[in-house]
Amino acid sequence: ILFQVNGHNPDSDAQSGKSLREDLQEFLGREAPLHQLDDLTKVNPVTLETVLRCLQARYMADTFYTNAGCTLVALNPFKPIPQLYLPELMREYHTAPQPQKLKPHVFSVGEQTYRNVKSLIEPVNQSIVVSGESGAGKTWTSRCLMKFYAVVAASPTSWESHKIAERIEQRILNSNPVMEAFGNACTLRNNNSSRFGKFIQLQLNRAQQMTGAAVQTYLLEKTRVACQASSERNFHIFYQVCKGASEDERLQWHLPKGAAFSWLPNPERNLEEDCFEVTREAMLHLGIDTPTQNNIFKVLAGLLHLGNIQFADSEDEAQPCQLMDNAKCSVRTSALLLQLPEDMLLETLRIRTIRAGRQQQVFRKPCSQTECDTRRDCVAKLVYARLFDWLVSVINSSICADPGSWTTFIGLLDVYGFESFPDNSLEQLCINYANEKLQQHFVAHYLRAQQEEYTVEGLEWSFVNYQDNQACLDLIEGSPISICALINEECRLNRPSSAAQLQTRIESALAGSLCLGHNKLSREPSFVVVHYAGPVRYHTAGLVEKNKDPVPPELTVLLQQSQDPLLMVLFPINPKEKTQEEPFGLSRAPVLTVVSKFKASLEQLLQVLHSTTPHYIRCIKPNSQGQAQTFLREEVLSQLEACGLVETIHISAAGFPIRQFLEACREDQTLMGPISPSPEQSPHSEEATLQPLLQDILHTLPALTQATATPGDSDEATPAPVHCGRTKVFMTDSMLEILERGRAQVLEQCARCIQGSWRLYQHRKQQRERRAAVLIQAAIRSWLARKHIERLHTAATTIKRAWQKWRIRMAFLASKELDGVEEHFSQARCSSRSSPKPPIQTRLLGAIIRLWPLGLVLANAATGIQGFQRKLVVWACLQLPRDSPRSYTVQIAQQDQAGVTSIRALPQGSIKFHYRKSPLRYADICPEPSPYSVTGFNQILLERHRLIHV
Ligand SMILES: Nc1ncnc2c1ncn2[C@@H]1O[C@H](COP(=O)(O)OP(=O)(O)OP(=O)(O)O)[C@@H](O)[C@H]1O
Repeated sequence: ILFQVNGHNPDSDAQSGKSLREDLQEFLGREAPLHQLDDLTKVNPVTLETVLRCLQARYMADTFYTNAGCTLVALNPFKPIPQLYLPELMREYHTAPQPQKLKPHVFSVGEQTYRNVKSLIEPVNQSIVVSGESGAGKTWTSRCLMKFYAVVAASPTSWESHKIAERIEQRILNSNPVMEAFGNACTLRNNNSSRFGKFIQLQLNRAQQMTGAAVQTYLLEKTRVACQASSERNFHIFYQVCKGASEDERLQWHLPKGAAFSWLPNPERNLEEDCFEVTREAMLHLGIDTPTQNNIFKVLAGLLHLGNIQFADSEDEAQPCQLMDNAKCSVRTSALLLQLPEDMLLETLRIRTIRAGRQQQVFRKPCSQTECDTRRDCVAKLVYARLFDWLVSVINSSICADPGSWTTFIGLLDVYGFESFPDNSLEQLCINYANEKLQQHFVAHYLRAQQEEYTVEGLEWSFVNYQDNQACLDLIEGSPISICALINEECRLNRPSSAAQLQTRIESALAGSLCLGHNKLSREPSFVVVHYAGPVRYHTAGLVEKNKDPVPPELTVLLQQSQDPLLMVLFPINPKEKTQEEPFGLSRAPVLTVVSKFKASLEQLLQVLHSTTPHYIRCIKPNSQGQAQTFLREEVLSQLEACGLVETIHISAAGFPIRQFLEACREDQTLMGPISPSPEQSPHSEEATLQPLLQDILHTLPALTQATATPGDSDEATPAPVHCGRTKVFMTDSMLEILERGRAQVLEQCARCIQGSWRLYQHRKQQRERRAAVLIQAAIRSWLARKHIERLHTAATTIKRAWQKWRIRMAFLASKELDGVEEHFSQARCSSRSSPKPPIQTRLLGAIIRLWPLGLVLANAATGIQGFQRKLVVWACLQLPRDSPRSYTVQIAQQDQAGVTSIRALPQGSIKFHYRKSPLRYADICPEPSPYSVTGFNQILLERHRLIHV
């Protein structure tokens, strides 16, 4: 083409082709690393185009998360990527020393937030704002974060507390399917679109364990119950009940297979969200038992039948509208299921009661067909909204921790994204108003506040332009005149006003606002608001009516008549209760309109957000068809513009997201160096002294500061990572990281030192104790040994003494007794002559001495007489007296050892006989007293030790 256009010759053509290829390669070569840029602040230069290219390159490389300074950009992959959300990966991010150094991920934001709860940087409570347009992945991201916290914030302390924490976490996770079933619906933009906003407060105790949660919901799109845009669906739960009910349940709830319900459009579309069992299971875990569940589903079936009640237009205004064919059956079934009196239901839907005059007289006026339809829809919306609120309160009572058991929280905000349809009404106005508020919070937190603070603190700063949406917010909510104020005023005045009148009123009252536009091409009355994300045209028709959200009191009275246990709870008969359901104009209290209630809850939410450190996740939808691997640049570009991402990147790249008061900074960093001012230093000189001291710290960490510098950047180009302002120290994330790391190192060293000293002290103490114990043990042992020896010695001495005494005594006795025997014997010899019969002992001794040898010879003869005869011989020889056998005993040897073995005197008195050796040898020898003599009872008179055959 080049050749044809320029008319070059082939040679130059070849050359230019080569250079073009080189250029292309160079271009592509530059393009290639784009997908490796984890942080959009590194894109050079930061423009919408380069940011878009980087995101596209990453999306095509299946990299869906990218940092944009303080924000995480999450591209919706529109395809399941299970490996990206594994529990192992969660733990990896949780245990990483620096999770921000890992690949950008929703877990890294989750972990950073979790760590901030423990850190010293105020405020301690954290919040994560997940924003993006419908279908961008907000709900998915919030679900991921909840799962992440369920894994990492589990209690590791004890098995019991771990079980409790697990149960709470499971309940928190179970709240998702229930809330999604009742609050999500299939829309044109998203099959699982959240039709309500939610703020989940994950409550943590001192040990950073999740002890409970609380859910706050915002602006449920209750009109969807009775009115669905074409190609959209009602809330998932209706389809779940109709498709998932068992045969029995179908019978009970009057839901025959294939039954058509006008409030159930597109039932043929099967979505993965239509899983009745999952919802039931989750409800059960949340403490909603099966009978209550059945009650809920019965009421929902009643609402579906209510939707089938169609009214025909009445020709006579004085007569109530007639019912269309089949509608009678629907009235009966609906009344049956809702346990309402059928007549009362029909009458309430068709006849309006008006109270007028001082007496509050009641007039009954038949309604037109449209009014009947509105009243029917109103019943359904009223029941569904209260049912939803009741479910949220049940969920909260099931997951909410005792106020004393938690100290900090992490808030997850998942609100509906910015909406702009061809036909926008009050719902879109509220949704976009909420998005404007959140955008302002973001701008205020990251853009405006930062820059203003730099000026106040005297930092040199080249300002980054950002889109401030204050003008738009003034237009919507400003005081005294704004769109909300005007709509509310219309409600308060309760005057009949047309859509065109409202448009004129808005346009004339707010003509000065730059953010108010007018679509001149539109025939319908409308006004245009130029939001930060783009202009949106709102129709004024029905705006005031929707804002009033009127509930005719007779409808509430009707529902209070229900005998259904659930409806009795939802609509208690409480005469004191005066809510916004009162007709407008009757109450003197300030009018509670939809907008005013929404504004109040939004302000409350923003107050909570302001008291926390916010973290932002911007979800981006790569295409509106929900297709994987499709990146539509225009669509993404408009989203990038809408969220002011480029400005965020600019400020994040150049700014100092971390700021600490000088005092706190000094306290924090004292550990790292001698930066405490001398006592005489004045507080005004703090700034001057802290600056060089901070530089000192930086010099002590050269390696780390080098690590923060981008390769190739010159010293001039890289801003100093730390600045000392008038009252605060400003630093980059990386600088804080360096300082924190340095502090961690110092703390670690200190901890080691303390541990070492403590161990040494413990060791020494143990040694001392051991030595003391050994000493005490030795002393006790020696004392015991001494005692023992003393006892033994005493015992031995006693024994010795006793023995000696005994021996002496024995010797004395022996000598005395022998002397006594001899004496006795000589006396006995003398007296034998005089007395006719001597005593037995004298006789015995005499016999022994005389016949001793013969007796023994006979008694010991191996042959000859045996047994009794031998005894007789012995007795005869020894002249033993047979009449007193008790005085002695004779033992005779056994058969083979013939002979007398011993003759023993029985205890009679003192008889003593001495022997030394064989009695045979010494039989003729007169026994002498001997020290070895034996005395006492059972004394041996004669004993043989050995058998000696004679
Ligand atoms: N990280 C992801 N991985 C896989 N699929 C995803 C991911 N994020 C989103 N999706 C897909 O995109 C769909 C829409 O996401 P989600 O419902 O979270 O959007 P949303 O921003 O909450 O929309 P709405 O504001 O309408 O509620 C999901 O149903 C899911 O199929």
